[in-house]
Amino acid sequence: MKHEGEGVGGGADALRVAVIGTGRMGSDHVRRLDRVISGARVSAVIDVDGGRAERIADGVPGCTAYTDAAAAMDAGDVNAVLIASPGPAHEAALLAAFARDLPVLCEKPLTPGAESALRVMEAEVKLGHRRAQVGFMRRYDTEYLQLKALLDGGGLGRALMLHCRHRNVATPPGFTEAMMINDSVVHEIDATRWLLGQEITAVSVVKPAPSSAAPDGLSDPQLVLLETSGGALADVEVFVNCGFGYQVQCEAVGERGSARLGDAHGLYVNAAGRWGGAVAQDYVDRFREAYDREVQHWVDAARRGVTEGPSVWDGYAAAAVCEAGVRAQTSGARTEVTLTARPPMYG
Ligand SMILES: NC(=O)c1ccc[n+]([C@@H]2O[C@H](COP(=O)([O-])OP(=O)(O)OC[C@H]3O[C@@H](n4cnc5c(N)ncnc54)[C@H](O)[C@@H]3O)[C@@H](O)[C@H]2O)c1
Ligand SMILES: O[C@H]1[C@H](O)[C@@H](O)[C@H](O)[C@@H](O)[C@H]1O
Repeated sequence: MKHEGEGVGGGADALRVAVIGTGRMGSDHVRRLDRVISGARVSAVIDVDGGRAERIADGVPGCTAYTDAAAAMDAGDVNAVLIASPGPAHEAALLAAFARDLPVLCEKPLTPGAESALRVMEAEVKLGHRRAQVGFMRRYDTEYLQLKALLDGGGLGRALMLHCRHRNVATPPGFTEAMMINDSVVHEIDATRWLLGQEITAVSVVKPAPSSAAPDGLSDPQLVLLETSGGALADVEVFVNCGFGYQVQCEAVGERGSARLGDAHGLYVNAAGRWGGAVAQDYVDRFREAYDREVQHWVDAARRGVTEGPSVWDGYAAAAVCEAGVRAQTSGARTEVTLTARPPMYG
């Protein structure tokens, strides 16, 4: 994190980052790079909405606004790229960064589709080295890290099941059923693969009668069942218009015990005849420290000339599971996941 006295600019050899997409997540990452993270500065912001890019650039010393990512990458003051545009725009941005061999932190999903994710992976394999870290920030969350350590250390015995809940207050306009899988459940898909160290082999989706708060065309909530290569099951309640808060919970059940994350609410207050704490209202609040650690890890690795963290293989595998999930969502049938062979570069 920012060192005492490092000040604005991040030091002479700071990573010079172009942030693509300056909406909710992009603007938060700009703030993080500018004010929280050490060793980096934001030298360019790019948005198809030029006015928004200008407004964000105005608040950051030495930052130039662009509407074209390639122009920003070629202008001479960029040596790393953070992609925070919507999922369908990620492939073009990733390929442009790979063409210039620039390190990338790409927000999840890598791409919303297995074919496009495969094209991205092929391009990175052609480079011969990893260049992109995928923004699966839960891998940097303290509670998830504790659960991972417990499972890896055998503290629960062999893992049998994960029970997950993913609740958002409300969806933005234009949020589709496919996005419930590609944008929301993709986090549980990655977390399941990572926590258990197994691939997901099949997906089923069942839907209760929708909440009256669900927008037209969105059957919300849904229950997604993931089967893994080691015979474990993960069930995910995805409820993206729950109204009351942002809640991410996961209980792992093993042969010798269970462990559950996502119940911590910080301060518990006893007052007015009640006890309890607050529920976070959004991901920026719930996962603030995880995003900080994720971006700092990326910056530190990029400055050492390496790429670590969730890989393009992880992004591709998640995209393949999502694709099966979206098919299961519409057909109602259990849908198997097809994965290509894992290139040796990804271990
Ligand atoms: N890790 C997380 O918890 C988390 C949370 C929210 C969003 N995200 C991800 O971050 C990304 C952005 O989401 P958001 O909520 O900030 O979206 P948003 O709609 O708030 O912002 C997206 C911005 O990108 C711009 N944009 C669109 N197409 C572009 C293009 N081709 N080039 C440059 N800019 C373009 C839009 O004008 C907009 O300003 C998505 O991939 C999303 O899944 C991740
Ligand atoms: O893009 C967002 C983001 O990834 C959040 O972490 C998730 O909770 C939302 O469901 C999703 O829409």
